[in-house]
Amino acid sequence: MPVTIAQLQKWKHQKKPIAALTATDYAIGKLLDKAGIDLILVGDSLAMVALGYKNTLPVTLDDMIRHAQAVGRGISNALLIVDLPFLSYQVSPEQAIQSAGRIFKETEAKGIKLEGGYPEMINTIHKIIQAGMPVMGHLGLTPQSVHRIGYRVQGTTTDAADLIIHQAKELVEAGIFALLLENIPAELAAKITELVPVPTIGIGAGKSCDGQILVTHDVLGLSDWQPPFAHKYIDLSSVITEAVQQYCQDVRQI
Ligand SMILES: Nc1nc(=O)c2c([nH]1)NC[C@@H]1CN(c3ccc(C(=O)N[C@@H](CCC(=O)O)C(=O)O)cc3)CN21
Ligand SMILES: CC(C)C(=O)C(=O)O
Ligand SMILES: [Mg+2]
Repeated sequence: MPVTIAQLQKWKHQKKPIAALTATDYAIGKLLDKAGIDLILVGDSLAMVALGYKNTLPVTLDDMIRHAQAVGRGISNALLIVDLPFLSYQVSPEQAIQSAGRIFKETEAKGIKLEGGYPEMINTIHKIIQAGMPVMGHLGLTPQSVHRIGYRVQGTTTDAADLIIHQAKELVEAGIFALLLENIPAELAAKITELVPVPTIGIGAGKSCDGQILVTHDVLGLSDWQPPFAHKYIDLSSVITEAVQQYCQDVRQI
């Protein structure tokens, strides 16, 4: 049975941790799905790990749709969620509904994710949900704001922590089905996880979240660099380099 949004909700209450990873293409999506991952995010981090950009800002809605379609073709069990990229939803609620709608019309996505919890974004998210599209919130480190906030840990002062808690409540009011918490203190993530009725998915946010997500290229050792919170489970860069060197040697020996 494919994972559903309703199931995520149930797992929070049963305290069954949700295992999530990002995917960028058909091959990776298929492997993650077969390995038993619960949720696959086509994250805008693909700008960096798949397209080689310096940050997530350059990736377009067309890029996201192309990659989401490819991932969708490879999965049969995991819940597919897609990031809305920078400037495809910040301009106006109308723009956001159009962009979100394209994701649902053109891919197999079951939900989308948007960064931010400031008043205008709460209003936008409310409208997208009213239009029938499930939204995952994203608070803490929001990489589309890199030029304003960098990649630092967020919510470290009392005021900053209180603002994130306030925004989490507002997002829940707006109707989000889950909340991603990125690079915030573990205690703050634990508090939010207790406070909100929807599942929290953490990345660099401690062990108390209802689920965990990492960028798959970091987990597999395929990225140029990775955040301090990402655990490399295998160094595929070395594995691939050795295999290709072996191949080169074989070809040149003939
Ligand atoms: N490969 C990859 N993995 C990711 O997890 C990821 C991306 N790319 N791209 C989009 C965002 C950017 N992310 C990042 C990037 C850097 C840090 C990092 O180095 N944080 C340091 C402080 C850095 C600073 O002060 O500038 C930290 O201690 O949290 C954290 C998250 C998470 N996301
Ligand atoms: C939080 C993460 C996993 C994300 O948004 C991304 O990969 O783009
Ligand atoms: Mg993202």
